[in-house]
Amino acid sequence: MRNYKIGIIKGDGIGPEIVEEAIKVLDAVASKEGFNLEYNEYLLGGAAVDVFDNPCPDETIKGSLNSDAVLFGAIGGPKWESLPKEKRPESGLLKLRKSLGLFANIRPAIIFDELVNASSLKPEVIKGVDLTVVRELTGGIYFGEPRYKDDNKAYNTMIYTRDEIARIAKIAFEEAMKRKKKVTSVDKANVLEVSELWREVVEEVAKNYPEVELEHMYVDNAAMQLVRDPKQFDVILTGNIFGDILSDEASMIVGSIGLLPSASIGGKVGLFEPIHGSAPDIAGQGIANPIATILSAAMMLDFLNETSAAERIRNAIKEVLKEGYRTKDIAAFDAKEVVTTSEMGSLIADHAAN
Ligand SMILES: NC(=O)C1=CN([C@@H]2O[C@H](COP(=O)(O)OP(=O)(O)OC[C@H]3O[C@@H](n4cnc5c(N)ncnc54)[C@H](O)[C@@H]3O)[C@@H](O)[C@H]2O)C=CC1
Ligand SMILES: CC(C)CC(=O)C(=O)O
Ligand SMILES: [Mg+2]
Repeated sequence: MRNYKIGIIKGDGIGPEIVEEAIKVLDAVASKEGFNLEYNEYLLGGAAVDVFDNPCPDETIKGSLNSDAVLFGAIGGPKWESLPKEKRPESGLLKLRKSLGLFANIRPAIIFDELVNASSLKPEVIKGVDLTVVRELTGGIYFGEPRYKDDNKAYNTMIYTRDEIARIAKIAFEEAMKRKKKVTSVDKANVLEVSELWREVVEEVAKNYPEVELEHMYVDNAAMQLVRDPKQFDVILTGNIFGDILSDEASMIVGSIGLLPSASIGGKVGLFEPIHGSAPDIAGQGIANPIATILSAAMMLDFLNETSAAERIRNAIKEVLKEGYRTKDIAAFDAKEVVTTSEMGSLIADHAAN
């Protein structure tokens, strides 16, 4: 029987609640499709600070590297906010991504027909949206040195090297080849030198993909165009901070941040995680939407070449939404019944097993 070692990182806040539901669904499809998943749990973020006084223990890095793939919830929360920078949960996540070499974060935003009324945008604007943000994940301003803060002055540095830009651009063009063959590279080249280099290198990489249409867009315009006419986009290629922001925006086109999954790739092992954070404001209430994490688990199965199991999960989600079940965040329209995090996970697992 096919056997996969899956690292599980639940994290903080709603992390444990949503990852539990994804495991439920993974177990349902694994037995149906005839493969075995062996789970090993590792700590990251606040949960790791509480036990090891370290937001990214070596054991988590080693364990992840020993896995075939890692499923991750989210980290962070007010409990750890006043710790020194290096002890904060967010530093732990950045360190894990860097240590695993995960330079590419793929964040698809695909509208479910059943949810066209759940978005605050008009149905005719969003029906059929199918875009993906390819975000550079281990460079840019989140990692650049020097960085500094005193009482009167603070700064960070946005750095990209030619090689870093070329490798993420290649991922975006490869993605576009599998899709609608259009790349929109988003930058701020009218102001930033780092964006000028970004454009030059993206143009060079584009020469290897003559079938793909390339356009450049400034990030402020991109933020506006995303809500004006999201269907104009296929692949959005961008840097770390712009991708972080634009993908949260894209989630609201689809209906909720609780719906957007992601795959962080580029190293030996992939990390699969919802795009949202640990949502401390709703943690422990049983109202978090687990679908982003369940879709991340489906992306994980795709990367493990268990594509039929991944499709089974996506179909199960569609069926459950078609039947009118909604978590609170997407309950505003068309809800037949508002369900808890755990009920939503069980409904999807039941459909996926049939
Ligand atoms: N990848 C990660 O682990 C990330 C961690 N964070 C951390 O998470 C903490 C909270 O950050 P926020 O800025 O509040 O962002 P957030 O994404 O956690 O929450 C933003 C808003 O969306 C809602 N939300 C998020 N996920 C949801 C879900 N699955 N279902 C329903 N509603 C959902 C929350 O309730 C909140 O109102 C911070 O410590 C932040 O640093 C933030 C983003 C990513
Ligand atoms: C919490 C940060 C480290 C990153 C973030 O917001 C994200 O990856 O979406
Ligand atoms: Mg973010």
